[in-house]
Amino acid sequence: MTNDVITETNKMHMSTDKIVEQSDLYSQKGGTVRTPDQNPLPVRVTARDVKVFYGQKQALYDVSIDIPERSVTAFIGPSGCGKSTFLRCLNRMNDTIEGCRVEGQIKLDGGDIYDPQLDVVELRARVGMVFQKPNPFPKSIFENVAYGPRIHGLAKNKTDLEEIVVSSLQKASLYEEVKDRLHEAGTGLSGGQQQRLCIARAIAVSPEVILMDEPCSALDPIATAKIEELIDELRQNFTIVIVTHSMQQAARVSQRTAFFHLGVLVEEGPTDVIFTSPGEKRTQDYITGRFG
Ligand SMILES: Nc1ncnc2c1ncn2[C@@H]1O[C@H](COP(=O)(O)OP(=O)(O)OP(=O)(O)O)[C@@H](O)[C@H]1O
Repeated sequence: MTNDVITETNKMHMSTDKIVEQSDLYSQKGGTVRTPDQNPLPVRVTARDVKVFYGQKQALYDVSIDIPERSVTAFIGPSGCGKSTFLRCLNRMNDTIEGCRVEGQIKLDGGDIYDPQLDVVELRARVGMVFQKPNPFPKSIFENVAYGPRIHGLAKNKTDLEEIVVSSLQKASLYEEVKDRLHEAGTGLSGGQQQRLCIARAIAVSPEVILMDEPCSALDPIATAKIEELIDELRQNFTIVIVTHSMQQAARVSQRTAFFHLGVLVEEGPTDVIFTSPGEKRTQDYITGRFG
């Protein structure tokens, strides 16, 4: 992809009078095809030239992206392309993997999240994560949600804590189903309810960003539909990044989509553009099922 084509692609989807502020990304040279939003939202997370290595093996090559606030950004691409690796960079979960090394720069609200002075526990409260398989603690429903606010000192007293638990369960669309059994085990819930409990647990510490790594892959279609509905509601208040294998899911829940292939961010842009008129042949081939 030449820079000329990138410029043309951008022009095609840009009405300059509507672009409030042009991100430096759109003037960068490089391999990623980028289409800005017509009405861009403020950016919450910026990644620049992120490279990830597992030992000698490089898994990500110079990934640069802006993640806008109060919207859903989907990462798509074939298995092994580096979606989860990049997602884990955003709250330093890769720190927990031996031999994993991250280079480049990632900022949350302008602050470098790889600053050695930064408290990683605090970062992971600001950037929460929901995993592929629901993983409630072996504790009651109440305790699952109360744990985070308690360790982060977010509640002044018992009543305060109860309010946080109830409102988090409400925001995760779970409260009505569990209000009479808050002190029963979280692991006794259905898979879909457990995943909503994990979302309530993430919400309880008032994160700015919620990362979701294939949150529906262990769920049936009805539970999946509920989570997708929930994601759509949550974006009013949170910045959400979701890794998904399902292109239908990316199309349904996200406003922006980033397509990865072989460790490279090939293309990113508004979801409707990625799925209807992508600027790169590899994106087109992937979304039309030619590989992956
Ligand atoms: N802990 C690890 N140690 C060594 N290599 C790893 C590790 N995790 C991932 N990789 C490698 O990094 C590359 C990217 O993997 P990653 O899991 O990020 O891809 P992905 O796009 O999320 O894949 P999938 O859709 O299958 O989950 C792959 O080649 C993978 O084998």
